[in-house]
Amino acid sequence: MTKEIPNYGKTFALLRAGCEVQWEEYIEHDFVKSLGNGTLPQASFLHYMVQDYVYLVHYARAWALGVVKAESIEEMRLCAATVDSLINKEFSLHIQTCAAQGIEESSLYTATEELETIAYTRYVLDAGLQGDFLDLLLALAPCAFGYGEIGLRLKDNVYSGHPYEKWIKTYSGDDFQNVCIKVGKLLDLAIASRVGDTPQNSPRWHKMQARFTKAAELEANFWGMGLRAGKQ
Ligand SMILES: Cc1ncc(C[n+]2csc(CCO)c2C)c(N)n1
Repeated sequence: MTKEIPNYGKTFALLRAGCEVQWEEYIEHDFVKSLGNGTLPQASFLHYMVQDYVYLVHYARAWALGVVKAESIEEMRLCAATVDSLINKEFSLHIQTCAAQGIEESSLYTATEELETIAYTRYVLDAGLQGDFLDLLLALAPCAFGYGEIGLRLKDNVYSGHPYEKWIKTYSGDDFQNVCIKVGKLLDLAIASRVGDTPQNSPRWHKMQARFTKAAELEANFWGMGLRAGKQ
């Protein structure tokens, strides 16, 4: 298993190092470990997938808020493209997985939200409503980077007939890894143009790190919701 830290840019490296404990609780969660070795109960996975669909709906709304809060045409374009790709492409893993279990997309959209889903998605949206483009981006970023790192760690675990092969291949694949690299570049540029080349020396850094760390904690909490479902 590769434990190398992926290169998603300079800011990712700084932020990740600034919350190592919370980051490990996110990417090395028992949900992730059991998904990786194929022992995760199917009920847990399905419950997580339904909630994750709801999560993605709000996540797309948050990227749409990025269009509103952007301060350059490049930032606007990247946010608009992400909204398009989330709404029109990224749901396919969830739709297919749930359809195979007899759950239709219309019922995914109206699924009752778990508290963990509400907490995480509304935290991200509020970061953008209350703050500026950077606040929003820092709350959005752990979602992409964490899944990218998890995908790379789990990809060698896949064996023939692995129950979660599709999930692992989605997040370890080139398409998704390129999304992480693109988000990393957007974050580096957005930070450099607002707080300079040594953001860790900015008076804003503490709050910036706190945004990122909180989103990582909310990711770990989201996995916990999935595990709990399998035990009910
Ligand atoms: C709770 C939760 N966190 C992260 C992801 C991963 N993810 C969601 S959208 C997207 C594309 C990035 O713009 C990625 C990587 C997820 N599915 N669910």
